[in-house]
This record gives sequence, structure tokens and C-alpha cells, in this order.
Amino acid sequence: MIELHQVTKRFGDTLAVDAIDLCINQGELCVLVGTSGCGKSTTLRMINRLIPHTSGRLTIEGEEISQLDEQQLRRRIGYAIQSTGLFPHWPVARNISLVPQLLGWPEARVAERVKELLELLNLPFAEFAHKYPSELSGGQAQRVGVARALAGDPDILLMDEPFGALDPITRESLQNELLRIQRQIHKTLVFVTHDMDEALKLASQIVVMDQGKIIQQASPTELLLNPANDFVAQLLGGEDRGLKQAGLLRVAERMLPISSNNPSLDQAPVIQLQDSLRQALSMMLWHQCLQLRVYEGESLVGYLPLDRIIQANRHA
Ligand SMILES: Nc1ncnc2c1ncn2[C@@H]1O[C@H](COP(=O)(O)OP(=O)(O)OP(=O)(O)O)[C@@H](O)[C@H]1O
Repeated sequence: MIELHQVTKRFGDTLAVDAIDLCINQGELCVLVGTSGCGKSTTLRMINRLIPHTSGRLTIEGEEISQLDEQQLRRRIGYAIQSTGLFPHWPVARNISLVPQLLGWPEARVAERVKELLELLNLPFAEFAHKYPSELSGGQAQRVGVARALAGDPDILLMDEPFGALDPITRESLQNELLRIQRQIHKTLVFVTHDMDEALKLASQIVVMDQGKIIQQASPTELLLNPANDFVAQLLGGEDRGLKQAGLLRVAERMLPISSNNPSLDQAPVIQLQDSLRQALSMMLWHQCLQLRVYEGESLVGYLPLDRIIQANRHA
């Protein structure tokens, strides 16, 4: 668990982070979001002591980080950034093996780890291990950056706008990969972005910051349902909020059981149980219909009328 109690950071006269309290549980994917200059990156970098905090208490598993050996602390924390920070004259495998080598792992274990991570990040070893960073696309370089951050098997992974420079399609595919990886490795992730859609998609907890303060900490659904103030509501996209919320809720949560007196259902298009209400809405608009049949794999399990989607956005 990472805990911040009244943590403050001053750069001269600038109060970058203003007495924040924050608790990030083990296995959480916590996303810090807010407008430029609100203190997100500073907060992130205080966690691995790249920036020392000016005052307050910042603990990892109950230990105040300013009391810990700096090297030991960094071993427990992976760090991935937008520009990847890969060494340009080293091939991919050597870039990834840097931290395990610094940790003194035996050579065979380091080689095994590099293979394992390339596989985890969907980069075939034979194709990528010997390439140089200049021979990679932006998305591939970013995957290598994430692999490198995970190499020493840290408990915590800090990510500072890691997908910020990528085109929307690559970005979305890397977001999906991150969610898949997190389901597998279950680390504590702290992720910085200024993109609320990215935050809503990835986070188990969202921390909204403004002018060095935390304005709200909540799950994506709680945030969409109860934004703390107008600033948060604006960040959530004003009237687009309903659609964003429909993107988070699953068909399974709003469908109804099949009823025998619904003959028009036979003609209705099919959606899967795990799809989002936003996908359902989009399908209804496309097919100009008011209900969908809901399938789980090959089996019909229920139906979803339009009014259940509209109600979902009021009462979810
Ligand atoms: N090394 C530094 N020296 C002086 N001021 C700094 C330093 N680093 C950050 N600041 C200031 O602290 C404040 C918070 O910066 P920070 O980088 O944490 O914001 P951010 O929310 O991550 O912004 P962005 O999304 O633009 O990266 C800003 O006013 C910034 O100018």
C-alpha cells in the first residue's frame, strides 16, 4: 500500500503539490488525472523519490520512503515514461535486462526474464530481441519501455503519460494490453494522464487533481455518477458524461429475462452479455431498433430494451 499524508512539494515559490492525502491499495490501477501543471507528475515522482517531498509523510508498506535506501526503493518500483528513455545504442534485449543485471540476477534468469517479458508484451523474441530502438515503431518502443519497467519484478509500476505520443489506434491497443497485463501480474500501478477517457478506461481508482490539490478520488463509475464539483464535471466532458457512463456499464447489468410475449424480439440484432451499454446504443442507432437480443457465447440469455439503457444512466 502506498500512503501519502499531507504531502507537499515546493519548488522555490511554486507550490506544486499542496498537502495531499492519498491511499493506493495493493493491486490497484490508480490514475492521476488533471489539467497541465496540476501536480500529477510531481506526485508520481515523489513516490520513487525522483523528487523528494518537502513535507508530510509518504510511506510504502508503512515505511517512510525518505528513510529507505534509495536503490532498494527503486528496485521495488518500475518507472515508464512517454519518451521511453531506451538506450539508443543497445538492442531491445539489453535494454530490458539492465535492471535485473543491476540486481545481480544470474545470467540464465535474466535471459529467461527478457523472453518472458517480450512474450507478455506481444513482441516475438526472434523478431525483436536484437533490434535497436530506432528500428521500432512508437508503439513497439513503448512496449519495450513497459517491459523494461517490469524487468526487475517490482511491486509497484509508475507510468507517466506512457501512451501520450501515440496515434489513437496504437494507443487504444496498448491500453487494452495494459489491462490484460494487469489482470495477469496484478501489480500496484500509478498512471498519470491528462486524458479523462484514458483514465475512465484504465482506472480502478481515479484521482482528480487541480492546482496541487486532490479534488476527488473515486472509481470511474462513482466519478461519473457524482462528480464533486463543476471542474470535475467539465473534465468528464459535460453532457457527454452519459455516453461515457454507458461505456463503463455492461449489457449484463441492465438486460431483462426473455419473455414469451415479445414476438418482435426474433428480428432483433444480437449483442453479447459482456459488451458495453454504449456498444448496445450504437447498435440500436445503426439498426434503427429499440431492443437487442443478448447472447452469452452461442446461447440466448435475455434482451435489452432502449429504456433500460436510459434508466441505467440515471440510476446505475
Ligand atoms: N523541477 C521543477 N522546478 C520548478 N518548478 C517545477 C518543477 N517541476 C514542476 N514544477 C512546477 O510544478 C507544478 C506542477 O508540475 P507537474 O509537472 O507536476 O504538473 P503535471 O500535472 O504533471 O503537468 P503536465 O501534464 O503538463 O506534465 C507546475 O507549476 C510546474 O511548473
